[in-house]
Amino acid sequence: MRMYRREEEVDGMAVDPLKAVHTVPGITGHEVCHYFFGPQYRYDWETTLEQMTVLETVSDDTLVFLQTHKRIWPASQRDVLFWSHMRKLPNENDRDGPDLWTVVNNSTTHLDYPPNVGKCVRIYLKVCLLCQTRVDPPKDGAPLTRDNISCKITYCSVVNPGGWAPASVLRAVYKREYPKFLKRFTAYVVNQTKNKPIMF
Ligand SMILES: O=S(=O)(CCO)c1ccc(-c2ccc(C3CCCC3)c([C@@H]3C[C@@H]3c3ccccn3)c2)cc1
Repeated sequence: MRMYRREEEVDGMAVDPLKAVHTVPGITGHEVCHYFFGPQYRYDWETTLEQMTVLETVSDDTLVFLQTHKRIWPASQRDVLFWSHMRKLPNENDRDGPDLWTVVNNSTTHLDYPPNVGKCVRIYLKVCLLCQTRVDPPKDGAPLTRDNISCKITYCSVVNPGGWAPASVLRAVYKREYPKFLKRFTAYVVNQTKNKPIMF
């Protein structure tokens, strides 16, 4: 996994944009996005999650979430309200190749859930998960198995922590939590899919 961060501050708060690139054998981009987008799986892999509610089902590929995350000392507890959209993208570079898949999470507002009215500080985020499946067909024309596929995952995020917290503390949280989060999530997808038919 390669991780790239740029140190940026908005109103004195660290909002460091992050890009992580991670290639995982044995899974497809559709499978990665399916398990990242699906609310029914999130408590399985998102261990910093305390509560998650689907506020709105806009369509089968677009949901509005309200999430409360566990407090990460010494920062106060956070919540986040965002729309999440999953879609397939045509492979412009290889029309015969597998499609790309993406999930975008973007902070939004909701009249019934104004920010910062309870114990939580509202964070604001933009997240893009872009997945490119690679197929290396078996030489002898044998059927395709999970040994012949891999997925290049590009995860980009900008998280505005909402309320002030020392930049040094936030950067330590970012540095510790993101690699754990991405490794845990991808290991979850490998485990969920290993005995299932490949979902392209
Ligand atoms: O990709 S997602 O959309 C997946 C859906 O859940 C998503 C990812 C990350 C967050 C998130 C929420 C709060 C916090 C912090 C901010 C100050 C104190 C808590 C963090 C910091 C960056 C660290 C972090 C990174 C990764 C995972 C958990 N923690 C991240 C929310 C959503």
